[in-house]
Amino acid sequence: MPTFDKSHTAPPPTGSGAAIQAVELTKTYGKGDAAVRALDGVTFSVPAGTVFGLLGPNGAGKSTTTKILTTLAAADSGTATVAGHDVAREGAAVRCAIGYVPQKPCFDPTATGRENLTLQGRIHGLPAHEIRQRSDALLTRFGLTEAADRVSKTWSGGMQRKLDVALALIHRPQVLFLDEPTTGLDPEARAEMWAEISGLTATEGLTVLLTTHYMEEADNLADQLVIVDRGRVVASGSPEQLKGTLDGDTIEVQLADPTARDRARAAVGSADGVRQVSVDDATLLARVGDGAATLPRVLAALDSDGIGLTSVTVARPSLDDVYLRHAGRSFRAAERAAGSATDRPEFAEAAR
Ligand SMILES: Nc1ncnc2c1ncn2[C@@H]1O[C@H](COP(=O)(O)OP(=O)(O)OP(=O)(O)O)[C@@H](O)[C@H]1O
Repeated sequence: MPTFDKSHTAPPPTGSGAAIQAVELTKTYGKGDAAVRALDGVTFSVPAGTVFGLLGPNGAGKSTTTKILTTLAAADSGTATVAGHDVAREGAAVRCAIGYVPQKPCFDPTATGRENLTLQGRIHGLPAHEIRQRSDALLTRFGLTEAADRVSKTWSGGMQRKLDVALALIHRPQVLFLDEPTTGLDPEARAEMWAEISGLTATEGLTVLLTTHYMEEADNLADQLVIVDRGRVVASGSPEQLKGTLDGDTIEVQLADPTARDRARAAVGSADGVRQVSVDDATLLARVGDGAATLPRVLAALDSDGIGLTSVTVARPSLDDVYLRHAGRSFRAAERAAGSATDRPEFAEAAR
């Protein structure tokens, strides 16, 4: 467990406007046959005052990257600075300048919200009057004032997540790390959390690094993002830039019978105008140039092979399509591969 400096004033950044810089980070867990290459040369730069997304399927290396940047783990090679401080050589200064919200809750469930904030303020060495002021401000900021004096284990999941974020902000950090901030939240609480996160850069002047495996979360919140796959950055830019690199449309077909997926992939792949096909269970995604023009040919190809479908939609490119293009498999398939350890080739490059 890292220790915090007793001084609560974070040293000023010395960098050139980048709040975080990671250069060629590598990390392998375990040895020999059991070795897992978690990071394989991760490089990115986060402009100060922005929300930056680290997007990737489970097991891509997001948490490992966050742990290195928050000094909870050491990289095998590569360098990184946070708020102008080298994570390997200036760990105490980094920890003073950051707030970190890990995936799992980090508050004491038997203490009230206010007691949790007080404890956290003391850990950071803040004077009592400042802890009171800052706690009140954060409780108000996150709409937690009414519940403040109830033990936090009685709070809803959304309120507990907000408490986690408030705890990470007590010492006014410059950079906030949020590891999968909305995992496990219901849609309403997730939407609330999104609103809170997007307000943080404006009201607290923070830089936020957010890891997520939710495409729509990265799309909604991140000013810039990197897509990470198998420990490597496969694409970077703003969500709009990334989607803009994909011309054309996506045709999504729900197959009536998932066992027909291989025949469906072959049939659609041979249709004129289809560039790339992936199938995940009963969902077939076809990247095409002009959706409206290609749709009849896709339907005809499926029909001529006697393959039934339950629905079909044409959509503009999403981050899912960006991932498919750069990682060569659909995001959902990558998540399943991470869960099953078996890496199945889920896509076929189709003849144009
Ligand atoms: N302590 C560890 N020991 C061995 N392997 C590990 C350890 N921590 C992570 N890994 C492996 O390293 C790879 C990257 O894991 P990491 O947790 O960084 O990914 P992630 O993108 O954050 O995924 P998730 O969202 O599921 O946490 C995975 O294959 C994971 O199983």
